[in-house]
Amino acid sequence: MTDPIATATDVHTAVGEERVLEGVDLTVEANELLVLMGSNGGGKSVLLACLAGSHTPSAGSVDVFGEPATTRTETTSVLPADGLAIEKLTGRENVDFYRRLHPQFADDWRTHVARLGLADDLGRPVADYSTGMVRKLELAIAASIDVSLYLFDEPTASLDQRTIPVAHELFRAKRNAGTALVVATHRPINVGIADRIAFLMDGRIAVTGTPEELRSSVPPVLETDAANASALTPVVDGAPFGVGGTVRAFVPPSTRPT
Ligand SMILES: Nc1ncnc2c1ncn2[C@@H]1O[C@H](COP(=O)(O)OP(=O)(O)OP(=O)(O)O)[C@@H](O)[C@H]1O
Repeated sequence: MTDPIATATDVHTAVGEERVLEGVDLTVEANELLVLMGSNGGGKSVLLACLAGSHTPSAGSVDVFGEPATTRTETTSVLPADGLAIEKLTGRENVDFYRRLHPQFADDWRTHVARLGLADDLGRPVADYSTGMVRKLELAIAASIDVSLYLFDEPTASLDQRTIPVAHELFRAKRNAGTALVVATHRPINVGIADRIAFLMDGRIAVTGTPEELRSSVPPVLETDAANASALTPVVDGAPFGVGGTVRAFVPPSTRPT
């Protein structure tokens, strides 16, 4: 087995006074698309920043190819949740800006732009783009940097249903070419493409596994109306919960509804 591309070991971080990560352990392998999930404000972006080497943990270590991430930033391409595209520039000028900035910027940016359906808009100022168009441009730019580790924060935000499969194809192509991708997302549509999912909870990685492993570890949900709530026994993982006029509960797999 080859060494992981990135390893986070017992990572603690504080943003201002607030403790965010409190002992994160995570590895990212080559040929892997790792989907990172967790609640709002849980620290996914902070963890991506640690992997990118732009945020230094207060304790623990983050290594990329066996060296501190802060010294290996040339091996990483980051797509932040927002703020990559420069509004005053046209799409094409944005591409040129990032091409000058990154020595590893590859010529396949044209392919990414075309596949994402943005080729005809490159001459327009980004200030005139829709939110989804900005995201397409940012994704094309981040994907054009030829590196071993891609860190994408909600890369499909605002993308329409026709474009999301294009983005997924792009991720798969990167993964199949031997790179690693970490995709932070809330969107269930992105979960299906994961090789592995990691859940960040209470400052730690609470669980990791393939989508199949995680699906089979979650007990089924049974739903009934309030009058029949007593049928929801035995209940696992806490009490039944009300949703509108119905009551739902996690139940043992043996009572899985047909
Ligand atoms: N620049 C900043 N200044 C102050 N606090 C910050 C900053 N960046 C992040 N934080 C805090 O760090 C915590 C983790 O934020 P982070 O953006 O990593 O969460 P997230 O899991 O990516 O959330 P979301 O799902 O909403 O995108 C939050 O409580 C947030 O308030």
